[in-house]
Amino acid sequence: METVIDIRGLWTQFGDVVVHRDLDMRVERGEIVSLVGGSGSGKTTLLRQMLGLERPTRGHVKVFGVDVHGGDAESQDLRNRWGMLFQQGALFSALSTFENVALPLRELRTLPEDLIRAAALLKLEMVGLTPQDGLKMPADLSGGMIKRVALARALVLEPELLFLDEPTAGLDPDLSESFVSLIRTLHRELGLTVVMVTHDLDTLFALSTRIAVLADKRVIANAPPQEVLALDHPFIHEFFLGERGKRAMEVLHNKDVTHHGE
Ligand SMILES: Nc1ncnc2c1ncn2[C@@H]1O[C@H](COP(=O)(O)OP(=O)(O)OP(=O)(O)O)[C@@H](O)[C@H]1O
Repeated sequence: METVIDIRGLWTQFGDVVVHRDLDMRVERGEIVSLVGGSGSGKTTLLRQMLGLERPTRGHVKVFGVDVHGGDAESQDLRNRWGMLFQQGALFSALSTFENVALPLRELRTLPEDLIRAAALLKLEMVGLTPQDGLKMPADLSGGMIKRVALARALVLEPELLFLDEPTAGLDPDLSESFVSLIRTLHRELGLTVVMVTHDLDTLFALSTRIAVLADKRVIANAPPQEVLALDHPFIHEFFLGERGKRAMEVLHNKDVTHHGE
């Protein structure tokens, strides 16, 4: 197995507050890892540290074997090897859908216009949008379409690694389900490794090959869903086995039944 993300001995401290205490976490190629944890447990901070946007107090974060905080050309190049889908989409409102998707390609400053056009249109198609959708402005898009455009943009540099922050937040159940199935298809077809933060149990169980649990300031488990559910820890009880967890558990169970039947 190839380790894509390797976090070791990571500490994060804001003043007197310790958020991560000697945290270790690894992500292997091809996995879909969901990071879960209570409010304020440091999920967003950890995701930002993986992206090199925030520096831990101590410890290292390596992606594809390169220190993301190295500050050298190699750690800069990493940014072209991953894509990030931000929670609100983070589209540029003054740019058309097509130009939003094309932007990372333009920023490379090396590609001819016809290649940029072809690549951006292909990515729009990949997420189920038409060239006509490409002419629309972000303000004219539905919530589901914004997510798709943001996903097309995250994939335009053909990354091996995709980060998702609350990918289905704000979508109604139908849209959420179709977005989940799009992510699943792309994961399979593009051979992506995916790391996501989500509170949504349906999304979590529909996609995760592993669940990483952030509790007690560390990653206390990083294992397939069934294994994580079997752990005896107050956070896991509260998060998965409370009222809201029951429906999602049924989804997981049904998924298992389907798999066995295949
Ligand atoms: N720049 C900062 N300065 C001071 N404290 C911070 C900073 N960033 C985060 N924190 C604190 O670190 C802790 C972890 O925050 P973080 O946003 O990573 O948690 P989270 O698990 O993503 O929470 P939520 O699920 O509520 O979004 C919180 O207590 C937060 O107040």
